[in-house]
Amino acid sequence: MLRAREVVAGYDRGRAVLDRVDVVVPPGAVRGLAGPSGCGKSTLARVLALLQRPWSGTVELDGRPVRGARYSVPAELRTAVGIVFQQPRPAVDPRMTLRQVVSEPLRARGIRRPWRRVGELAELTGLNDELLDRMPHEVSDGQLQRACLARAVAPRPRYLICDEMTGMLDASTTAALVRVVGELVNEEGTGVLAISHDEPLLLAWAGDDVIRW
Ligand SMILES: Nc1ncnc2c1ncn2[C@@H]1O[C@H](COP(=O)(O)OP(=O)(O)OP(=O)(O)O)[C@@H](O)[C@H]1O
Repeated sequence: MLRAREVVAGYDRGRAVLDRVDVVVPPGAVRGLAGPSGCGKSTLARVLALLQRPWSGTVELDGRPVRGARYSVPAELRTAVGIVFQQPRPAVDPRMTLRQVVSEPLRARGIRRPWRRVGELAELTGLNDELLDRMPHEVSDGQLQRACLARAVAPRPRYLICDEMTGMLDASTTAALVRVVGELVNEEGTGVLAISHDEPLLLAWAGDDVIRW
């Protein structure tokens, strides 16, 4: 499981956003997280994705405490947790094609010709060859978010954090991406933390397994 244990984190010293937070994300299931704006959900997402170092407390990955954040975390642990943000545009390099966006984490792991995996990911997320060859400014937010999801799951992370992943998408793209994540949970045993304001969506995604702050 992926666990935040007694996590204290924030930005301005003396004012913690997360104060001794304990959250568990089990493998092979979707756990929801809901709460008012500004309560710290995205901060928790970044801490669990090993992007932000907590002031105190630990993140545990399958029982192993992880020290540090970003590049101070060993590569095999860093790629164990994927994250998809609400807004895809600031999350991609505007000079890359979608194909380059999706293959980036595979190349970073030394895979020089990742095309077969990119093809699988494109099929999984509903991107075709023509879309993969476009630049971010030539696709819709929904198409770009499909690429961001494909990129997040490319290295087969054991856990995936979806931070308002569908917050700016239409109903049919939302349903498609939720279905993709469901397949990863059922077929690859991925553990998912789904953060959303959208109660009906959380119900469909996580049933009654929703943490409410
Ligand atoms: N980079 C930052 N620097 C300083 N303060 C920040 C930063 N990011 C977030 N905060 C503050 O931390 C608090 C929690 O923000 P966070 O984004 O984690 O909340 P949230 O629950 O995800 O909100 P929302 O539902 O609106 O996305 C807020 O008061 C916010 O202003």
